Amino acid sequence: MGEDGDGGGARTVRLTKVYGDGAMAVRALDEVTVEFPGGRFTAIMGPSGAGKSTLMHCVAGLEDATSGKVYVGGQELGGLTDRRLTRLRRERIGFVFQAFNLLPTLTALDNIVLPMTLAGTRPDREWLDTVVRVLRLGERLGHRPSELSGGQQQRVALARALVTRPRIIFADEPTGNLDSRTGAEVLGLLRDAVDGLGQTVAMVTHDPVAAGHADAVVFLADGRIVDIMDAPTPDRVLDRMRGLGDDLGRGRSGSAQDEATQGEARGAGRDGLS
Ligand SMILES: Nc1ncnc2c1ncn2[C@@H]1O[C@H](COP(=O)(O)OP(=O)(O)OP(=O)(O)O)[C@@H](O)[C@H]1O
Repeated sequence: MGEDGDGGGARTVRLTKVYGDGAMAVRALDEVTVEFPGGRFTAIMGPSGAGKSTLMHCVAGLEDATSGKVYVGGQELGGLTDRRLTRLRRERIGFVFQAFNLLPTLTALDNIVLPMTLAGTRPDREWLDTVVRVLRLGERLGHRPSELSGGQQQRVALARALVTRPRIIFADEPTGNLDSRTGAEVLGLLRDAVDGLGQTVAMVTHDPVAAGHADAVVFLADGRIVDIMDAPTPDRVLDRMRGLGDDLGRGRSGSAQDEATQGEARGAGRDGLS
């Protein structure tokens, strides 16, 4: 659907990312070739340390690849100057990351419209109202991040990503801090963004129920793609993750998942790196 002939999606070709060097080198991504097709909702899953966040950061142009290529909407990121990369990120990409990256001195509303303020454009009032209503932020718009709960900060970050209607949204555990009802609404909003607006969503999650909202799930392990599942259901996703010997699907990311995995809970710690 894009004028770029690449459907507004993103893809990688033999993307490799190595952190550090010598004996300390960590191969976070090892020749990953994957597509996040335009107008589709793709979930990314895999054990802790599999490279999920690294993949998102590289595809979103926030980190350089060590080797290989990344294309967003047909544009190869490696060929861009910093300035053009910044512009592409601002104009085409919405981010919701685990660190919410909200500016502490701005109110929730100012944080939400910040991308537009930076770009010198104005938000579509009706869409802004819809996003604020669905994310139940109406009462909180005048508050600063420090006056908001983790879940509220998450919703502000999500609103900021949605409000510009970017072609592609990268979300790193967007429901991780939310209660199950708000989590389900957020997933519904991402689904609507895909179905109603033709946006592209790539979402890292540990939650099989969240992944069940996607059109496909990409499974990563040890920096490699090990499987791709179309039309995922929570049960099939959970089975596949168990097959990866994973510690996930168990108490990692909140109540939506607990509904699917009752009896499985056995908390798993984060390594705090992502
Ligand atoms: N900045 C960094 N410097 C060094 N190593 C890193 C860095 N970021 C990530 N890594 C390492 O790269 C590997 C992949 O990390 P990444 O955060 O992408 O995994 P993940 O699948 O997102 O994990 P999680 O589910 O725990 O968030 C891990 O071994 C991690 O320790």
